[in-house]
Amino acid sequence: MQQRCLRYGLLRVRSTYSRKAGKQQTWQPCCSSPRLVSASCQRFGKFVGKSRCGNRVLAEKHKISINMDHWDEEETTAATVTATNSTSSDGTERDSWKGDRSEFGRGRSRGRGFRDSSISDGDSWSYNADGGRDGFSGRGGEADGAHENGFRGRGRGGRGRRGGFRRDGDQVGRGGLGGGYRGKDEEIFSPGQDKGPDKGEAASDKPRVTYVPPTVPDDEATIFSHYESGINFDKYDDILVDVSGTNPPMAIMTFDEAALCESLRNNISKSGYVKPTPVQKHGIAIISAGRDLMACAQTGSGKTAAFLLPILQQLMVGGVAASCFSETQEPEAIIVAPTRELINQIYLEARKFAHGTCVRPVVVYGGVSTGYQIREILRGCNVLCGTPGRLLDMIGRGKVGLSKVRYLVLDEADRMLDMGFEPDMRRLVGSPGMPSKENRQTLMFSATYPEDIQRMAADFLKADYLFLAVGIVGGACSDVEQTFVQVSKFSKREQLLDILKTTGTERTMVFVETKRQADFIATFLCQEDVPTTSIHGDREQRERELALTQFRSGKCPVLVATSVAARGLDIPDVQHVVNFDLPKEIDEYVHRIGRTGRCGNVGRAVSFFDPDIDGQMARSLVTVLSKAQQEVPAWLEASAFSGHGKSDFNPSRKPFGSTDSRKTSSFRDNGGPSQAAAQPAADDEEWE
Ligand SMILES: Nc1ncnc2c1ncn2[C@@H]1O[C@H](COP(=O)(O)OP(=O)(O)OP(=O)(O)O)[C@@H](O)[C@H]1O
Repeated sequence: MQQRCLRYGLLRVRSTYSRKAGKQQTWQPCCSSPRLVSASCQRFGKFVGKSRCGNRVLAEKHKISINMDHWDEEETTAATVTATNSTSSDGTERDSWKGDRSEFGRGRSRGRGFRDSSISDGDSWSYNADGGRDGFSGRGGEADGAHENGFRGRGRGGRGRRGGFRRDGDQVGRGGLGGGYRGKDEEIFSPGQDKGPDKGEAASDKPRVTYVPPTVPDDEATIFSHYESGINFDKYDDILVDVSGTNPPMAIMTFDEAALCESLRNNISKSGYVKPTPVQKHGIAIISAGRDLMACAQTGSGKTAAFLLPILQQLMVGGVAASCFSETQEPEAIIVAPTRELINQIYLEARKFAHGTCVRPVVVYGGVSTGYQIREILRGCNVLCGTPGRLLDMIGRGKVGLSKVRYLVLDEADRMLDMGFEPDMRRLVGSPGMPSKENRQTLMFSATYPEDIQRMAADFLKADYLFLAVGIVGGACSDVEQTFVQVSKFSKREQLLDILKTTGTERTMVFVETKRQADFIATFLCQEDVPTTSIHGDREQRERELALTQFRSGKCPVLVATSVAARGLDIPDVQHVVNFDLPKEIDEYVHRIGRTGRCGNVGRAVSFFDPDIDGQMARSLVTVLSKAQQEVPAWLEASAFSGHGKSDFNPSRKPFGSTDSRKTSSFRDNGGPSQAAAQPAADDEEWE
């Protein structure tokens, strides 16, 4: 069928619905129009695209509406398209494209909507060897997940094409390889459609998220599957621990001393836990004593069990009512974490430790059908794990009441209180029914605590909270061997390939700065026959979960990730982390390399250091390396103490001080808890 678009001329709509590839449509101009337009539509009419000349097709601006009522019934059908009015501005578009900066220069964006249905595994974003050959179908439509929860006005449009990034003329992006470099300013939705429980999810014109995650098996082998602690597990006992605050309780030395109920003891032993880690020894005692806690311990040292075990124990001692159906559930504990995968992991840990008890944990996070999650909540909920947006949405819908909340846990607390999530956290504690901080226990855990965040955290905690520091606050895990390679941005890919050739099938996480870079590198590696998958905030939730599954199983031993995977993820046998792009914040670096070397196992991290770009990180990196007693390359030290690095090195932030910020003069001078602005997230990632 054909329709006329006032801006682009005659468009021909081609329906490419396929059961495997999903419901897709592309719009192309008739014949030889130079303004090739492709757009994609994901089920309910939201679509974007990008023309060859860089102009976007924007559903709202062009008021293109489509009627796809019959898509569910027919394999191929012509949709009704009407195109009226054209108001988009070339100037704006071009300006935003000029803003793109990358080693690859400006390239073409990819279109999920142009997904090639010949991609056989049903997951066109799986960059395994086959996927790589097929190229990566791009993205154009909204990712359901990103759209529903966490989409912050960043669009994705354009074309995907079989073959990924070909290097010939037309497909080469300006200034380098093509491959779908997407403009940072490629917003397609207005700020009013930003995420948020009260705006994002409720917006009626957004595609409904229908994804329901696969049921997690509930046999004991699956529930209690775990990896072995490593040779350095016993070294945890040597780490210095500092508990500050008044009257801290004595730490427990063994799980027996925690006087846990029998079910919990059984579950601990089935999980392979023999003795508690330091954060567990102190954390369990402090939480059981009813104290608020801000705990800092290195990555992979068991913080999750440190809060879950005492909470579950106290709930059972307190005779928590077994969950039963109710239109509004009143959980006793709420746990929040910044990313979907992390909160799901915490939920699975809660489910493991609560196995065989009457305590029912439930998880809610974006990118998954809200209806499905509501049904899960209504079946009963004692411990509710959630990402902030979805959690607030459930509260706003009246499905979750807060009056019985006894425990509020912020995992990755420094992230939860930085500028990205702080408003949500304030909204959560200010929600109707939420007990005041005096009437609940608030628990915060992280491996990093910048001082300004500590100050802000105090707003959420009782005045006599305890600060637990295991080792160096903000320090890197000492079981990770850190190496730095000086590179120029143009040699990074070859260096990466060399590294991956030596690591073979060992599991490796490659961190990059942007989502488009993640796509690009994943595609590049697949083309080089390295089975690779990727995870970032632009991928649909099902794709994110599939990527993790394939990485965990070893089907794709290389995972290219943005910061969305930097925190908390506990994936067995990750032997290597590669920082293809160094992050802008030192804390982010510490979390990233902490994906390896967990639970007493050793790991390796290799970071590419581009002096032109990463100079500002040099001092912080030298500090991290020194505190972890690792060799500091002479060139890095030289860079740190040359002109570079001044801007980022902010002694007042004291990211490495192994102290409670209440002890520092700046805290006292400010009169205690403050509203000091926290650092924003250092990336353009959609976290939730
Ligand atoms: N006492 C223990 N004995 C054996 N294994 C443990 C013990 N405590 C935790 N683990 C295991 O160690 C791994 C890391 O734990 P966890 O994910 O809680 O670390 P974390 O400190 O939260 O890390 P991160 O800072 O990266 O979030 C998990 O696989 C967990 O099951």
